[in-house]
Amino acid sequence: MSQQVYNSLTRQKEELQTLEPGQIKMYVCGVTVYDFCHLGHARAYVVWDMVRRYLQSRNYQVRYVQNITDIDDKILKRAQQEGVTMQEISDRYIATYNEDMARLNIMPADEYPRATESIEAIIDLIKALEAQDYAYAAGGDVYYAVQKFPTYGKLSGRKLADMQAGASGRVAVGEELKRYPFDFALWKAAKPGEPFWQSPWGEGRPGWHIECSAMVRSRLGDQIDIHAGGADLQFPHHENEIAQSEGATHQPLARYWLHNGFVNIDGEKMSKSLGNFTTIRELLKHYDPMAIRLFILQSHYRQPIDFTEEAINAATRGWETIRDGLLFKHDFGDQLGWDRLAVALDQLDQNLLDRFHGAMDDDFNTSIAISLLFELAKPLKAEANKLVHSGKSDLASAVLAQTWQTLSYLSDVLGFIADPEARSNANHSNDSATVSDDQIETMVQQRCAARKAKDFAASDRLRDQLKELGITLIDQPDGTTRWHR
Ligand SMILES: Nc1ncnc2c1ncn2[C@@H]1O[C@H](COP(=O)(O)OP(=O)(O)OP(=O)(O)O)[C@@H](O)[C@H]1O
Ligand SMILES: [Zn+2]
Repeated sequence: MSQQVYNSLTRQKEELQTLEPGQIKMYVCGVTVYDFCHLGHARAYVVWDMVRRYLQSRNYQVRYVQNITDIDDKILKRAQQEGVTMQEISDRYIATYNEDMARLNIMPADEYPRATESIEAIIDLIKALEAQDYAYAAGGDVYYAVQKFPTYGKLSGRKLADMQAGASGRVAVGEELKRYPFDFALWKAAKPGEPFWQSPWGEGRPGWHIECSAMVRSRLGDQIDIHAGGADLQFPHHENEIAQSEGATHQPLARYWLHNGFVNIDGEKMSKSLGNFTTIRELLKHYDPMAIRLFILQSHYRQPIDFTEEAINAATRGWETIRDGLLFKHDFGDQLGWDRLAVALDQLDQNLLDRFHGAMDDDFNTSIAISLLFELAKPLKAEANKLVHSGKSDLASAVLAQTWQTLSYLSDVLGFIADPEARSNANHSNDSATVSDDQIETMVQQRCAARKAKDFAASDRLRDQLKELGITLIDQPDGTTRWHR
């Protein structure tokens, strides 16, 4: 089967056909950086990391861009409360975001453009919209005139007429600068004491939706393959992105719009605003990061997940089974004479590999994919017991070897890593000594990316964080970095 993806735009599964053969341009809406990330954020980024890894495993070259919203009322409010600059707040929470995501083994994006670094692209796009009458300036603000965009509502299925009827009397009240109640701000005039940028409409700052349209365009081009984010972004954020980008370019912004379901608590979305959230770092004090990853990927990405302690405990037990399977070579390799055994695609159990591909090609069905990991890990666990107790296994070494190779390959595609040290310290999983080599490698890569992007503040911060973890970095003349504990 070819790769099928559920496209929110057409409300059906479609065959993935990329703009350029073998290449995927993928944009994911990133976090607004004013607080620690919670399990809902973890879900979003684990899911898109899984999609990226799987497509890469199928030989697509994926270019993955994820923005950072570092201009926002909530960041501003937090900065004012603490008496610091907006940048101090965003830098702090970008750093904590990077740490949390590295622990969950989420690959760093190819680029993390920030709103504050994209002002020129944003202004250019607003100018293009204004020139084509999609936007109008009013008292230092600039608004998008949604009635000018005939297909407004095509992603969310909302029609302006229905929205207006639904809003009844309330639509008359609102910002009187707008010509129409559902017009939205592209640019906001500066209020006293707020940070601002110069623009053709005076001093001000960009609205939220325009930043993504501008960053997609400046980093990936007028058209991309996959645009992704949480289901809450479908309206208004992604609807508005479509209106902005397609108004300016007259081309479809993205071929496929993918949305992840929520992590819920008692049936309600986990969210900062509702205050019903558990931060990733709090969870990591009690649970293995890979158990959290498993908890997330056990469900299909579009289904809701209910967060309960029992469910995460069950995922922890599940992870222990997979982890022990992955560590089978580490534990018994010497005994079985496996010193030269590696993971090679052509040596895997082809039947299992086919079933894995079948599940993942069908809109990334990780529930089935993970059931296959258990199918492989369970016999390894049973044989491990026999090896420990009687020194012998019932299965031939070659069969065990193939089971282990297949499990290792499939787990790697889904982003699971097993660390023997983390296992022995399982009860102290937030102890810095248990940070795995892979997690350190991810942070080192993030630092290299920051240096390349000349983001020295970020690169210094990562160096400091690594230092705190007892890691020494050695920058090489050729631009690479080596590290040791
Ligand atoms: N409970 C959740 N389940 C799944 N995804 C979520 C959840 N909460 C937020 N997300 C996703 O995380 C990404 C980043 O969200 P953003 O920084 O805008 O969070 P937010 O909306 O400010 O958070 P909150 O909803 O907690 O106030 C978005 O794609 C969003 O859809
Ligand atoms: Zn966005």
